Amino acid sequence: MFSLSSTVQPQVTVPLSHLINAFHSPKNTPVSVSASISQNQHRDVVSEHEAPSNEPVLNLRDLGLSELKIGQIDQLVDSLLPGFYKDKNVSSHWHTSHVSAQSFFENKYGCLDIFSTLRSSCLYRQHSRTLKRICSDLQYWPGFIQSRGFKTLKSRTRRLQSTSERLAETQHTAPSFVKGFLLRDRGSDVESLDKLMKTKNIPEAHQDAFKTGFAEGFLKAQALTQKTNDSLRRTRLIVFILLVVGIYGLLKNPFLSVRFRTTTGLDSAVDPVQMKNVTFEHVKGVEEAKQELQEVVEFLKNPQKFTVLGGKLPKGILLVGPPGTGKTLLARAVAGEADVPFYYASGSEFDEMFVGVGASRIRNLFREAKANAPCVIFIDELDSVGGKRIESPMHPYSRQTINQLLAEMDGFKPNEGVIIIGATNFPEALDNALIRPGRFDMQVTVPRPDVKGRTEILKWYLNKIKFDQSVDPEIIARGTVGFSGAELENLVNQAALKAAVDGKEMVTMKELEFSKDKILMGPERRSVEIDNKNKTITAYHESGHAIIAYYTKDAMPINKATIMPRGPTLGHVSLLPENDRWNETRAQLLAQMDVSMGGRVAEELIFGSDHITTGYCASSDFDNATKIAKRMVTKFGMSEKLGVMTYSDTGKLSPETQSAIEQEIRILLRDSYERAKHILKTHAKEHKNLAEALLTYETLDAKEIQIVLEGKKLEVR
Ligand SMILES: Nc1ncnc2c1ncn2[C@@H]1O[C@H](COP(=O)(O)OP(=O)(O)OP(=O)(O)O)[C@@H](O)[C@H]1O
Ligand SMILES: [Zn+2]
Repeated sequence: MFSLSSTVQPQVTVPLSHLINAFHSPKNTPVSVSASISQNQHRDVVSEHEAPSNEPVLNLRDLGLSELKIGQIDQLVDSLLPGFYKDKNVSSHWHTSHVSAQSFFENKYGCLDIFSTLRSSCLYRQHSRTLKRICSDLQYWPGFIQSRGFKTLKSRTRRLQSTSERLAETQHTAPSFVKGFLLRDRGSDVESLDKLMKTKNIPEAHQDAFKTGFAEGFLKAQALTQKTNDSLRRTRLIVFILLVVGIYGLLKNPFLSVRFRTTTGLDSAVDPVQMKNVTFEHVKGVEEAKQELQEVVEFLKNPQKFTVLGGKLPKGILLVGPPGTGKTLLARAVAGEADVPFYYASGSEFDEMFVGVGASRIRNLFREAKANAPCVIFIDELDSVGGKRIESPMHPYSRQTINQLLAEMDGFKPNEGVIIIGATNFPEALDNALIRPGRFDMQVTVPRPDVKGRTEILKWYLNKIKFDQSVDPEIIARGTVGFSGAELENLVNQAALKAAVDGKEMVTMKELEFSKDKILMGPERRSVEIDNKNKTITAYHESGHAIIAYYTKDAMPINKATIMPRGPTLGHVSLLPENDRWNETRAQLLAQMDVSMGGRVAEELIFGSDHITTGYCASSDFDNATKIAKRMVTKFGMSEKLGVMTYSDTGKLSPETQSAIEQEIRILLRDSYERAKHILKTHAKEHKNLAEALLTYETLDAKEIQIVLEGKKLEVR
């Protein structure tokens, strides 16, 4: 396709010599039609050769048109001036009145007017009839009028005016030579160059240099104009594309629009999410919380039922619990069960450094929610917006944000159908005004799941992956005391990844145990080279723990023993409580101390007191035993000598009491040490067998440990 910009381009790329040539011979250069045209001279464009005029001439090459063949010239003219060859007559005065070819091109393409160039070129003079017709017909060309849109005489006057202003401006700012070339057509420019040379009385010898400089200036100016036009067009295109993409994104992507709108500050707004796909079925192991929230669901489903008797439902419900226990999930489930919109906001989102932004976000959130009642507003991390902060430099406007929240909560009637659910890990950090009746007046605790809850959660997430039938979720649940729902979900996920990495088809207990240990103790350190001596010490140390656990009545059952380094330890023995222990007896605490002592005692018995080690396990064993003993004496009143009394701040006690406490702790530890020694001496053979089995197999599970301790032979794995 022909495009004007490509016709103008050659003006910049015209070899300098050509241009100079053109200037050098303004009066008498014979017309030369470029080769390609002269060879294809079948059109009247070429045959209508006229005598050269006195004006300076440029040939087709000078115009950058030398590469064009006759057909292309036709095409050029045809696309530029559709219907030109048909000699069409345009009769409407609308077409004749307002459009000039020059302004059309300049405005439409932002570049120099080719027509004036044509007029001044040799082409024009050689084929003046045709080109004159083109140039004059242009003024009446209907297509151009359409593309310019509707024009009034007034706007034209303004255009003309602004063009002349622009010219005047250029005249002021551009150097005189450039001005001449930019503002006038070429013929007159050359004339003025002649005049200039005459008036300035430039000597013959300097005329060439003068003309060269003149031509160079011209070319530079043209290149500059072209470049500016190009970059302007490019910038416009980029801005346009960005605008279109932006508008499209905002229209199509609700997430994008929420993010965008919630982060733009004052006029932010929030979009709800429909939570149909999350129900109470998805939240496991928090039965009490679910029961309490059930009535909120009922209310959202059928508000009239509750208001008939004049009762008021809580406006705000505070979900309190450690991270990852499913507070967000519960709130989503409430909205999902009731099938109402769910507005999510995080407290930290409102925490703004700028005045009024946090408050304005809260205002927008509530306005949107009220317009869509019944609905659920969930504010996660409520403590970061509703905390008892005094205004600090870090949170200068927090007070304002809390006040806005309080005002909004007071601002709607209890039975309006908007339920606000807040979640926090630190209820004690909340501003008192927030937790008084009428605001977040109902608290629901979402605790870490117990062993039953953990089993349910594990089963729920195991059902989403492929697992072997031998997997017993309860065993994993027993070994994951204190894990939250999110951590259990992560455990199952890690096991699935491990199985995939090992090329297994299903997840087995091995992978689950592996990921449990990884979460509890850090990753295995298979690459660590441990020498045989250290391996042997670790094997005896760990089997020491295991032997005590096995032969002590009140100790927890053994789950596993391993000498695989993991995290900071070189090995470990894990014990599983049959149930979550809410209470522990004195005997159970003493048994725990004995098991802790077992490791060090074993080292001492086997390698002698000069060879006991400083391993992480050994020091943490003592720590553990000492802590238990201390708690027994100072907290649980389990010391006969000190009686049933708690000693919270031992630093403030009298020296006598302090030394009495120390004495008691020491006695407990010494007795524990002796008991462990006794057991290990009694079961020296079993101890040795177990240590050797560990050296051979690295890890032994509960059954395997039992087989070894019963003196049976382990099947080769
Ligand atoms: N009781 C549960 N039952 C099923 N899945 C759970 C449970 N608890 C947590 N999860 C899983 O853990 C993810 C994170 O939990 P969620 O975000 O609800 O915890 P949270 O208590 O809101 O945590 P935070 O206080 O850190 O915001 C949930 O999306 C869900 O996949
Ligand atoms: Zn140990």
